[in-house]
Amino acid sequence: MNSDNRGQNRPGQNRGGQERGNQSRGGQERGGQNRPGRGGGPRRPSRPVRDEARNAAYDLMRAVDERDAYANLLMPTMLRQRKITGRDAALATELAYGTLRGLGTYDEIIAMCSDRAPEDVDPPLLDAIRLGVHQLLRTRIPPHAAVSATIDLVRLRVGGGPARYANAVLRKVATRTLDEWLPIVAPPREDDPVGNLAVTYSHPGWVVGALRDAVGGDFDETAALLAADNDRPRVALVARPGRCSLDELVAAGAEPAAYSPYGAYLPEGDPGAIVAVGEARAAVQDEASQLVALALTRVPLDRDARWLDMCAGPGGKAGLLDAVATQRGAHLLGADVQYHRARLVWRATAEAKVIVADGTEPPWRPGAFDRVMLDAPCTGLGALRRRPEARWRRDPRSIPELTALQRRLLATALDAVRPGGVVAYVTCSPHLAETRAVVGDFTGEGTGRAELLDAREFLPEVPGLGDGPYAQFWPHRHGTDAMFLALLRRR
Ligand SMILES: C[S@@+](CC[C@H](N)C(=O)[O-])C[C@H]1O[C@@H](n2cnc3c(N)ncnc32)[C@H](O)[C@@H]1O
Repeated sequence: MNSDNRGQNRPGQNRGGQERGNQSRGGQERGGQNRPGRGGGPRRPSRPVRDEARNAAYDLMRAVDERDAYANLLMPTMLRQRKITGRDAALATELAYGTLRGLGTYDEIIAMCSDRAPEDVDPPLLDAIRLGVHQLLRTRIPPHAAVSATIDLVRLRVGGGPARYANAVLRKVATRTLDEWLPIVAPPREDDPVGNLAVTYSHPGWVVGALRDAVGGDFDETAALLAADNDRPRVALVARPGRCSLDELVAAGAEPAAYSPYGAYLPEGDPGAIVAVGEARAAVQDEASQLVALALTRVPLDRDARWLDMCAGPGGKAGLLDAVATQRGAHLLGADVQYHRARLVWRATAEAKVIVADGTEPPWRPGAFDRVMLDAPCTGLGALRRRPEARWRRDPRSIPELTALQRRLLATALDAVRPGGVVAYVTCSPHLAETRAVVGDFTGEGTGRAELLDAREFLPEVPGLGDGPYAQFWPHRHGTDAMFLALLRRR
């Protein structure tokens, strides 16, 4: 109650006229139900309208906050269960994903428009306000509709008192465009370049710093990368060779990819509805994921019979490696430490043997394989486009533990491959601590365990992979995840 009063008294205070004007517009939207009280007294609020798309977006945000739900997994289920389809489904998805991505920026703006810091606002109310801010600043929804729909949502889901606070905040937010807000809420680039990019592109500061280091320190390029993280990725498909042709995917509506000989992009529609995808002859797979797997298969070897994918779940790369191995008469072993992920590898492959195994305590004998894929567990900072909430979940304190695991796994990967054989070390993170620093421990002067190949030579169709000998993909350059590849030949 207290907080409602404070909210009511703040941002709207100086703009009473504007508020009344907007209220009456809101009333018109709902068919003029918002009639003045007897004798021209205060207006009685109309009954709030329940909007299924906004309710779904709101419920998704609450599930992300309360249950650590993965937005991209829960949203399709929620839409199906609620029978929300077509434009409403697209709106719910855009509102939820866009708000989750943008909330770093939105919270700074909300802080300017309220007497309470966002962390002091009740989380359910804050999520509803964030949804409203997203509609106001990043969609073409008319401002009066964005405000009135959000107020209805708050009245229905949070309460009448909080609705007054939300109304006051949103009306203040609506006084400026996003481009007008950014110079007000972001620290000046000259004083605090990382802070400026963090607020402008809605990423945690430590992520901005790590990505800036990974692109080589250039702030304009960092900005382009952060902007690309805020775009929804296109749906990329792979036609697993020998099992599906690119022509079959094109006939199903896809367009051939720029780089991967087996890749295609689906401009619209449900990839699950494509027959080849349903039969696991094709799959949804980022183009860089396809290419790093292909690079491993392209390194010439004198003997080439046994392949290992030692962190294979859920099976994207294993599905492609298995298809290529089968064409060549080689055999793939897929392993994952988690049983349910190993099952997914089994589903994604046709010929591979799949086991549940801890790659740090491997059951296979040393030197047993000619090619080894190590797609290591990592922070996932290269795939932030895919999981709208992921950037807020990652914790820099997890990095030492992850990099220790990555080193243990790379050591056993090099044990697993025979002398002269090749290991692909892959991360879907460009973080230098997870990429160059890990590989450097095994290839640096005096360590002697492996020779570092120039990975770019095995991806001749892809420009802009960096100065080598690693290959680094980027969302802003290649339209792919920021996938890192090092190719190590065991001495
Ligand atoms: C980045 S994902 C691999 C993605 C997979 N290669 C693909 O393309 O679909 C990392 C995987 O490593 C597995 N993993 C983590 N620690 C492991 C360990 N010690 N041994 C084997 N697998 C492990 C995780 O369960 C997870 O499935």
